[in-house]
Amino acid sequence: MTAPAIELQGISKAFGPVQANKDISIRVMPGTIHGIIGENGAGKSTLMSILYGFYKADAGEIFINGQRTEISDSQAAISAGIGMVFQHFKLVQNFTVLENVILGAEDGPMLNASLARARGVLRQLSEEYELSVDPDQLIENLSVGHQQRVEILKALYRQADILILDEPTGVLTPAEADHLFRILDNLRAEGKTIILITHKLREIMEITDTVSVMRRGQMTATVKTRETSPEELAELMVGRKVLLRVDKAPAEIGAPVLQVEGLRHVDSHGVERLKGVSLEVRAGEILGIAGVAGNGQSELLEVLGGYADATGRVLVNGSEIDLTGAKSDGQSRRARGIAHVPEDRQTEGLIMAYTAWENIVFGYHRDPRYQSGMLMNNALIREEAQDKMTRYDVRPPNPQLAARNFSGGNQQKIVLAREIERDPDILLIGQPTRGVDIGAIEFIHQEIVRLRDKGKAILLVSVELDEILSLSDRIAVMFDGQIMGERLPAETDQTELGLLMAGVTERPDKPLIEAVDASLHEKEAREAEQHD
Ligand SMILES: Nc1ncnc2c1ncn2[C@@H]1O[C@H](COP(=O)(O)OP(=O)(O)OP(=O)(O)O)[C@@H](O)[C@H]1O
Repeated sequence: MTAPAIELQGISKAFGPVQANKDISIRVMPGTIHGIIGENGAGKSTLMSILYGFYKADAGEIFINGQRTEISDSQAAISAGIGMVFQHFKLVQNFTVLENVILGAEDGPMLNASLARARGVLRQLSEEYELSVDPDQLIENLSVGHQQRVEILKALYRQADILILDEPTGVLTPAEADHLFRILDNLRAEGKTIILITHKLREIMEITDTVSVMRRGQMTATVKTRETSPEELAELMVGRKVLLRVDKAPAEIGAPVLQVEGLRHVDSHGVERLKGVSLEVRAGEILGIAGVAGNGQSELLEVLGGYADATGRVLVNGSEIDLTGAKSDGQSRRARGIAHVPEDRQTEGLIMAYTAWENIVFGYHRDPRYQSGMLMNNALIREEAQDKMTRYDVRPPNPQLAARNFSGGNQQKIVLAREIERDPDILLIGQPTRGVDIGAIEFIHQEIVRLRDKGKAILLVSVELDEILSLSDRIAVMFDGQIMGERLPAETDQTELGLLMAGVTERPDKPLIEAVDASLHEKEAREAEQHD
């Protein structure tokens, strides 16, 4: 009988009082794609970090191809044939693809001979698995989807037989996600073993052979994918039935609250990121901006939220706001009724070393309610933080814990609780449910709709087309710093939006992925030219 590619036996790991993994056993057969799902904080990342040598388990054993293996650091993981593709890529931005791939894999300096050899291997791998990346491009000029392929190449170059992917499609267009799945399919056909962590049940159903479910630190079920359904998986994960679509009444739309005209922004490298964006969001309306990361949506939110300068005009409730200089800051925007959930919770949404209660008041601490003479009324702030954490089901609901010690999805809930609960006139919200489990997504979507139904204006930026289609009252698609078009959700579909997101405005007569790739390569070349 074939030995499992990976077998974990009795793995446990605690962080202080939190038992992140409890006596976990799992077998992953070679040449299969094994999905792992579970609520936020269930312990998925911890388990993968143990397998990759970032954490040492308190108890338990790891077997690779039947051999008991100690994985004390990531070097040992690589030697055991394990490669990991992280959510936050670990690439050196101002190095080329080729340099990144061989960085750390070669002993000694990068000699011309090793570069030439690596180039050959890279080309071969790239062709074999349809990865199609140019070895001489700088990483900073590549789209996120292409950067992810570099991460995969890096693992393959190090001869990984086992690949772990943590939420890999969060940053991709539908066509790119399909392409990634084709790559994974090819890898499986070559006998590679893949562990896929995702919150998206559609992906689990589409690509995996087997799926394991984690709950509160334990592995609670392992089922064959073809013998289960998204509904059953949702219930196994959350322990109750989950509404897999958004329930909302038709919008009652009022006057314009946010008006944006001809917004332009140039980044610190001289690249124009917003190229004359105009849009309007009215009271009681959710305007969804669909787009792949890196096409100006982040800059749009930053400019509107007061974190970046721009030219053009922005009106809030009919009066113009300053886009440059001292009045362009988050504090003054909050005073105008604008709340902002930034796309990147770790660098912009939270101060990771601060506690949850400090983070929940962050930006609103000057509110007179929190002042008590010369001092801050910390008892009140903590009490409110506790209350919000309970409402948003942040786990563990401990306001004293530092933000960095929460799992990704729970960090997101902390930022959302802070901004939504302020009851703003305008909510700017970037990737609200990135990394969030389906039970929590259901709740977050309800809260966004509740705010809309109170007559607030919501500007939603998301790369999740399901989310855009189900939440938005109107959809604008952004590509390369411009709005490519506006659509009503009932009059469009994933394919049309996906093409617009890649800058393709007409249905092409060649295969979709070729049209998308060609458009993305053109954009990369334009940016490389502007880059100083
Ligand atoms: N370094 C740490 N210190 C303290 N607690 C931690 C640390 N890392 C993780 N935890 C806790 O361990 C538990 C499991 O976290 P983990 O990140 O593994 O969850 P996850 O299933 O990957 O969640 P998500 O889907 O939100 O990414 C959580 O309760 C988390 O708060």
